[in-house]
Amino acid sequence: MVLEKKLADADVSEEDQNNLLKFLEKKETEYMRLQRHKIGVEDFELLTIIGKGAFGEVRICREKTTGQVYAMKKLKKSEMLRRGQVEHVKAERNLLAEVDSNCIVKLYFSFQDDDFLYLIMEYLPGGDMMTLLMRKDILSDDEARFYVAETVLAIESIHRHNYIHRDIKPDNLLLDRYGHLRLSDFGLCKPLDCSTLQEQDFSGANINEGTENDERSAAPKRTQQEQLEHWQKNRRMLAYSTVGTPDYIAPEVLLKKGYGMECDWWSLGAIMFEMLVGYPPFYSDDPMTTCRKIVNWKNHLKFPEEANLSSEAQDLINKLLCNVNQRLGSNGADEIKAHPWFEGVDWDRIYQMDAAFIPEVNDELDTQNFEKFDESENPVRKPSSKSGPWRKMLSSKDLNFVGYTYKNFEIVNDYAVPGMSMLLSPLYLPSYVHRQTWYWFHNHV
Ligand SMILES: Nc1ncnc2c1ncn2[C@@H]1O[C@H](COP(=O)(O)OP(=O)(O)OP(=O)(O)O)[C@@H](O)[C@H]1O
Repeated sequence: MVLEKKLADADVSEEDQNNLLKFLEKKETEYMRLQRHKIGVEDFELLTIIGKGAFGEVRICREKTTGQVYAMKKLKKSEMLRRGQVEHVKAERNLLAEVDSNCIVKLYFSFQDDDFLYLIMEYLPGGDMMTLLMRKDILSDDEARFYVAETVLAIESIHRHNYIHRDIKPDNLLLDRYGHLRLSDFGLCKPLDCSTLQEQDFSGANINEGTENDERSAAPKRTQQEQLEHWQKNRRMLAYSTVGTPDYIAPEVLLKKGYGMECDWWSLGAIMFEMLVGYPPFYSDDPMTTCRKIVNWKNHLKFPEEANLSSEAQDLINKLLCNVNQRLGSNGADEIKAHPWFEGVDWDRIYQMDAAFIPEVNDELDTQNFEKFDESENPVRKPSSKSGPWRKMLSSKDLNFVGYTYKNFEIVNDYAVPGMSMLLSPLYLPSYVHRQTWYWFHNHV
C-alpha cells in the first residue's frame, strides 16, 4: 500500500509501477516460503568436505530450490553431550545469529535432526589461516600486519557483544574470496584438561624441570627451521584431534582461574608470533608440555634470532603474551590499535582495501584453498540406533537443544531474489525496470 501510494504520487510510468509491484510481490512470496518451510538437511545437495573438527565436519552444499552455495557445519549431538559442550554450541549459534559484522562469518540457518546439529553459513572460499600459514611458512611484516589488524577488528566486534571466544586460532580465521578475514567457530573450544595441574606445578623452576628438562635433554635445541618442520608435521593431526591444539590458549584459561576478554588478546599474540616466526611460541611435540610452557610463559617466550623480528613486533607480542593485568587490550582494542607496529594501518578502511593475498577462486564451488579430505576417512558415525547412554537424549525434540533452530531472513536480500540491500547496485537491476525508476524506488521505499 505504501508503495502504491508513493508510486501514484511520483512521476513513474504505469508500466514501471506494475513491474515494481510485481517485483515486491515476488520478494514477499520468497519471504513467506522461507517462513513456512521447515528447513532440513534434505533441502541441500551435499558437496565437497572442506574441514573436519572434533565434533563433525564442514562441507560445501547447494540449496536445492535456489541453487545457492553455502558451507554446512554438521555436529554430532551425542559428542556434544558427552563432552558437555551443549552450552558452547548454543553460544556459537547465538553469537553467529546476533552479531552482524563484516568480520564474522554469516549464519543463514541452523536446524537439527535426531543425531546432528547443522549450521548453514556463507561459504568462504579463501581457505583458513592455518592452511595459508602451512603453505607460506612465514609472512612478511606487512602481510602479518594486515591479518593481525583484521583479527583485532573481529575480536573487538565479538567483545562489543560481550562474547569471549577463548579459542582463537588460525583454523578459525577464514578468508573470503577477496582475502579478507572472518572469525568463525564460536564456543566449541576444547582446551586440554589442565585442571589437575596446579599453578605451582608450573611456576617453580624445580617442578618445571620435569617435562621441560626431559624435552631439553632428550633432544638438542632445534633451529628455527627444524622447529618449523616438526610443527608442520604435527599441525594437522593436532587440529583434527579430539583435544585440539592448546598452542593459542591463554594461561588463565588453561588454569581455569577465571578469565575475561583479555584471553583473546593473548591468542592474538600467539598467532602473530606464528605468522612471523613460523610456529607458535610455546610449541612442543607433546600438547601437555605446550600447556606447561604456556602457564610458565616467562621462562619460555623467546624470539629466535634467525626470525629477525622488528623491535616493534617483539614489543607488541611481549605486551600480548604477558600477565592479564598488564596485557594490552585490557582497556579495549584501541590500546592495541595505537601500538607503533600498526603505524599506517587505516582501521576504518582496511576491509575496503586490497588484502595481503588475493586467493585464487575460479568458481563458486572451488575448494582449492582447502586441504583435500577423504570422504570415507573417519566418517561422522551415526550413533548406534537404540542403545548407548546418550540415546534417550537424542531426539530432534531433545530439550538439550531446544531453540537451536534459526532462520536469517536477510537471506531474501542477500541471495534468493535481489532485494532492498542490493538496490544500490545497478548490477541487480531487473531488466524490466528502468534505471531511473529503480533509483526513485531506492530513495523512496
Ligand atoms: N563458513 C566456512 N567457509 C569455508 N570454510 C569453512 C567454513 N567454516 C568452517 N570451514 C572450514 O572447516 C574447518 C573446521 O571448521 P570449524 O573450526 O568451524 O569446525 P569445528 O568442528 O568446530 O572445529 P574445531 O575442532 O576447531 O572446533 C575450518 O578450519 C575451515 O577450514
